[in-house]
Amino acid sequence: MSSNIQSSESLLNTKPEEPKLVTNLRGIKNKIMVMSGKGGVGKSTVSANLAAALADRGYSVGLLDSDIHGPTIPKMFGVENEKPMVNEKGIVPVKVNDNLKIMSIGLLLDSNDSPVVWRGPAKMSAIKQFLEEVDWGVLDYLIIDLPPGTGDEPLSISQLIGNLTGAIVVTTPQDVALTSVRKSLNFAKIIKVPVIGMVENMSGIVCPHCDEKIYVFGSGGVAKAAEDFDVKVLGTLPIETEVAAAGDNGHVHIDIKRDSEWYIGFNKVVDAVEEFVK
Ligand SMILES: Nc1ncnc2c1ncn2[C@@H]1O[C@H](COP(=O)(O)OP(=O)(O)OP(=O)(O)O)[C@@H](O)[C@H]1O
Repeated sequence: MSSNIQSSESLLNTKPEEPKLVTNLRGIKNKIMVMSGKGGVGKSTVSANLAAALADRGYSVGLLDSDIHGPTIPKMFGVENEKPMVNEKGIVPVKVNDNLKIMSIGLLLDSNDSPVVWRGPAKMSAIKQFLEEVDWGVLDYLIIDLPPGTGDEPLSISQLIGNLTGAIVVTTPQDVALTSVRKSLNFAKIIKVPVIGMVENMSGIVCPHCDEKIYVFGSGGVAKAAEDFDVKVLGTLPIETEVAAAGDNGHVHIDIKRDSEWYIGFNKVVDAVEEFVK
């Protein structure tokens, strides 16, 4: 026990020559960004469930919602009305449970209805603050939920952090999503972040009456993109009404049936992430 405490403390010791951001993130073993080519494909749902599942498995996890204009993570965990405290070490992330803490611009706004009307430099400075001034402490995983696309935020985060463990790319199977996901995969290559794999979300729906699978958005395109870019498909997750309801009710992860196709598929994603970081 005492050796654990010692090693945690030594991880957090400040070295005078080190940039503040490097010192602040030094206690974090694995930094994983979750990206998507286009909005609405389930990137935040995957980020939130991944963070919660890793926390359930006993890891100490931080979840950074870096979507400045559309932060949804606080609502997904039902903590949208909590405000982060500030202590001598910095801004204290909001605790969801003993193993999971989150930070989001949504937690700092006066009201959930307030829009963030900021141009690039203000957004960048907020993101820098999340990395430099949030007291993340010692973590096994920091999951970073990026805004969709390949713009300023993903670029700044990858450049600021520098040593990201890897990226997960979420997509739905229709052509419009796949066109932009190929851009995300190329983006990861350019910024030299290893792609842990792709998650195919909303991949068909099981008819509740006859159990037949209906491929609402088509099928086969994600496997093809994975083959073209030589990356793995970590999981293929169906449309599941419980998943949408759990996010809306602030009970992400908790309210999803353990024997559902979505949950079983998602566990394979979590297994693959654990395996990758090993
Ligand atoms: N497999 C699924 N089955 C049913 N609903 C889903 C599934 N995945 C995500 N959703 C729902 O779809 C909506 C969009 O998901 P989410 O917010 O995670 O997307 P996103 O890619 O993060 O969007 P954006 O980046 O534009 O904010 C949410 O209401 C979410 O609950």
